[in-house]
Amino acid sequence: MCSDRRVPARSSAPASPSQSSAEPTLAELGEDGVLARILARIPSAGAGAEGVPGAGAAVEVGPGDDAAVTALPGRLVSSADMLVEGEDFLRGWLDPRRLGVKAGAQNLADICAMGAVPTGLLLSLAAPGDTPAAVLEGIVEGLVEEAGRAGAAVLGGDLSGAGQLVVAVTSLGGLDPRLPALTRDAARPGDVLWLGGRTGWAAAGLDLLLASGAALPCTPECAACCAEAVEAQRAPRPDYPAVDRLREALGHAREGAGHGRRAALIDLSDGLHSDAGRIARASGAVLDLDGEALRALAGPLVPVAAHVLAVRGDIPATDPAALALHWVLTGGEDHGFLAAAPPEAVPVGWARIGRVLPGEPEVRVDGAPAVHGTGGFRHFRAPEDGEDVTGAPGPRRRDRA
Ligand SMILES: Nc1ncnc2c1ncn2[C@@H]1O[C@H](COP(=O)(O)OP(=O)(O)OP(=O)(O)O)[C@@H](O)[C@H]1O
Ligand SMILES: Cc1ncc(C[n+]2csc(CCOP(=O)(O)O)c2C)c(N)n1
Ligand SMILES: [Mg+2]
Repeated sequence: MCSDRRVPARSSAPASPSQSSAEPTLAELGEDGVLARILARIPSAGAGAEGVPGAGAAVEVGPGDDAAVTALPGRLVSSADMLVEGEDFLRGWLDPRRLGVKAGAQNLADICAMGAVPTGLLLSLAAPGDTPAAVLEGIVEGLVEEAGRAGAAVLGGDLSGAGQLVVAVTSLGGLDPRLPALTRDAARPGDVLWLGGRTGWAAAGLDLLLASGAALPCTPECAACCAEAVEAQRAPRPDYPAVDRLREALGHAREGAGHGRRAALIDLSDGLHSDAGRIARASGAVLDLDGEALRALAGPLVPVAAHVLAVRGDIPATDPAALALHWVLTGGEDHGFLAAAPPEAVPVGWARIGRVLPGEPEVRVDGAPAVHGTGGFRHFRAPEDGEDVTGAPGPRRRDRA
């Protein structure tokens, strides 16, 4: 197994042991008892929370009443995204705080990917009655932490029972009245493709987690990268301020400047190739990725790929560099940002990864259809579809613990 202690064995028990008297279950506490523990972890809980540290300055009425009241900067931007046990994480990997961070990240990134400012999150939780209350408390703490990183507050939510753990988040944000939303249909031939944040790391972490039942220690070359990849899968930390830097490059950030250049923007949740395809189709253009730039992004993941392949006993059948590139092209869940912007806009800290060309909508690498897998993650895929959950080369390894 990878030497990172944060990589749990696939077959291990839930991170929090249930049925210990020190850790009451949801059934033992009842809905009101659970809710009280949850609200105790949300800084904006209770009316009149304005100014509470971490609560977001715009919250007038936080969780605890029938609904929250928040001052909205500009137009309302709203989205929803959920994490379902067995589909988005396995029980054996469960780390409640990190799961809360992940739920926050995937929702906050969607708001930022419209060019908006995240303001609030609503958290709906469903779980079996024998779940330790500490699991839900940890999820709330992680969500509050990640919301705070993006300048948003947790505004409320809902509780219910279910056969498996479900973390469903609704996200709200505000869009400056003077600014255009950064939609997927705004790419034009001649634009440059930029990556804000990163991609491929969470997919590498997913493959490590799926392979971690096998006992094989990390080498000194891969230990730090493996730990980082697993952390990226369990608790991704999108670079939210990257979108502010894109706005600056577009000339939107100058005071009173409402009519800067257009740009298309998407957060990478399902995979670079798949999400680039969404911009291509919405904009009616070709997105041509630069192979050299992709290989540069894959470089730091090659030692992780070598480790995964060694754990799977797959060396030398698969080239580690090919697997690393495959993660970069098809791996989701890092919530990096892909932008298509006019060449005059050069966003600070973004990586140039391709260009937009005229033609029938499609994604290419160096002018040709991608070779190392064109997939991305899709829910509802039947097991007999053959590809594993990451679309990576190798046997299908979807396990439901
Ligand atoms: N059950 C649903 N009812 C209504 N609209 C939906 C539903 N599911 C998805 N959508 C809408 O379809 C669009 C695509 O949804 P999807 O979840 O793929 O979002 P995404 O941004 O592409 O991916 P991600 O949320 O992983 O970043 C979004 O506008 C979403 O609001
Ligand atoms: C057990 C397990 N299997 C597969 C994955 C990979 N995965 C799940 S959802 C998703 C894309 C975003 O989903 P959505 O479009 O719903 O936001 C990806 C890449 C995982 N994390 N855990
Ligand atoms: Mg999205």
